[in-house]
Amino acid sequence: MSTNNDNLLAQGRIAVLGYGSQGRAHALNLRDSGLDVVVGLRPNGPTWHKAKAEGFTVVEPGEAVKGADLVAVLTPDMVQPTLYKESIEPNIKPGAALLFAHGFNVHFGQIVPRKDIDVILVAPKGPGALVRTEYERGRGVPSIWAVYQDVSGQAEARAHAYADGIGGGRALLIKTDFKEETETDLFGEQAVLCGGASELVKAGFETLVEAGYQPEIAYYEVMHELKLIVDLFYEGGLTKMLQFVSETAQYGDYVSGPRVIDAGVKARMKDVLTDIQDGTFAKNWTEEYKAGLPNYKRLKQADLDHPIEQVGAALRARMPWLQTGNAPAAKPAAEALKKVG
Ligand SMILES: NC(=O)C1=CN([C@@H]2O[C@H](COP(=O)(O)OP(=O)(O)OC[C@H]3O[C@@H](n4cnc5c(N)ncnc54)[C@H](OP(=O)(O)O)[C@@H]3O)[C@@H](O)[C@H]2O)C=CC1
Ligand SMILES: CC[C@](O)(C(C)=O)C(=O)O
Repeated sequence: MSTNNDNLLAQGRIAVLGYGSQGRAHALNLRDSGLDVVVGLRPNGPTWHKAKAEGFTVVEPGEAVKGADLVAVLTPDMVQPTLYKESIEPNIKPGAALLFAHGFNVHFGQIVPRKDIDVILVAPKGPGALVRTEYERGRGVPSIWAVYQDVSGQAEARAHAYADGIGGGRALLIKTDFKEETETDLFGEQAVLCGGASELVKAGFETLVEAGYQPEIAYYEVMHELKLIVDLFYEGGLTKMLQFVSETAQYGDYVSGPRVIDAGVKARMKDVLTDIQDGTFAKNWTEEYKAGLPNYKRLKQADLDHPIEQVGAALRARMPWLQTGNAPAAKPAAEALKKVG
């Protein structure tokens, strides 16, 4: 792995709070970049042992923060305000940097950072597993960065040094601010990437199965093949996708795509964006979390129970070359089919 002793952060210590999707990837990449990393976690939580097994010094968050020159807050967003109040605010050194991978809590006023520290953001545009695997391949995930508060005069340089340490600097860095990062990230994940794409796929699957087609074929059409199309988008945008699909598929795209994603969809996307911008989403999400996540749990279970998940698990078990992650045990497709409609 590369060492990077020219990195501005090389002389100091970085505390990474959280060892989940982003935390683990950042901690490993920063360490492999030659930087001194300590991991801060609640004792004996599920990831405490994992971080220890992967060779990190692991201490409670407050201990990790003491003496750190940069504190990266990489726990779930909803636990960050309490973590800040209890472990960061009383312990962070004056002049140190507080770093986020998402601006939610600072932008919506759930965390009001002390005035004597830098507050910066480095948000990789991809999940943590990709941040790690791209780094291991000698590449990086494009990342956006921002400065909210600069007391040291080095906040921008620190954000760049951190982005270099996790590999983002090998890819592409784009300047943003906390407001833009927060609002666009929430919009993307709600309207298009997670929410929009999931609903599109489920609706497509249900339409085919309810019309009497085999669920296995429906799965391949609307979920499996979506990856192949998205890979073409990723590599070369609409242009590359249109180069690779058939002329018939292109004609169908032009005439039928707008029948499905019509002006009403864009109007509702604007409603979603308004709720994000005016704080309605943040308020609802915070209240939901404080109430113990009743709707979140119910809606998540409905997705996990959707027939496409049962059919998909059965098919993926027959495609061992795919990484299946923690896919649930497969139910027979016939049983799954009964649930549709
Ligand atoms: N997921 C992603 O790919 C992306 C996430 N982000 C942002 O990065 C940040 C981290 O998100 P993500 O990586 O998904 O988070 P995760 O849900 O993966 O974080 C889990 C980690 O946080 C720890 N944790 C949970 N609760 C606490 C607590 N009360 N005190 C201390 N540690 C705790 C867990 O420890 P334990 O083992 O004890 O449970 C675990 O190590 C968020 O701000 C998110 O918006 C930005 C870009 C992409
Ligand atoms: C798309 C989801 C994401 O916004 C991401 C991986 O960037 C997230 O917060 O997990």
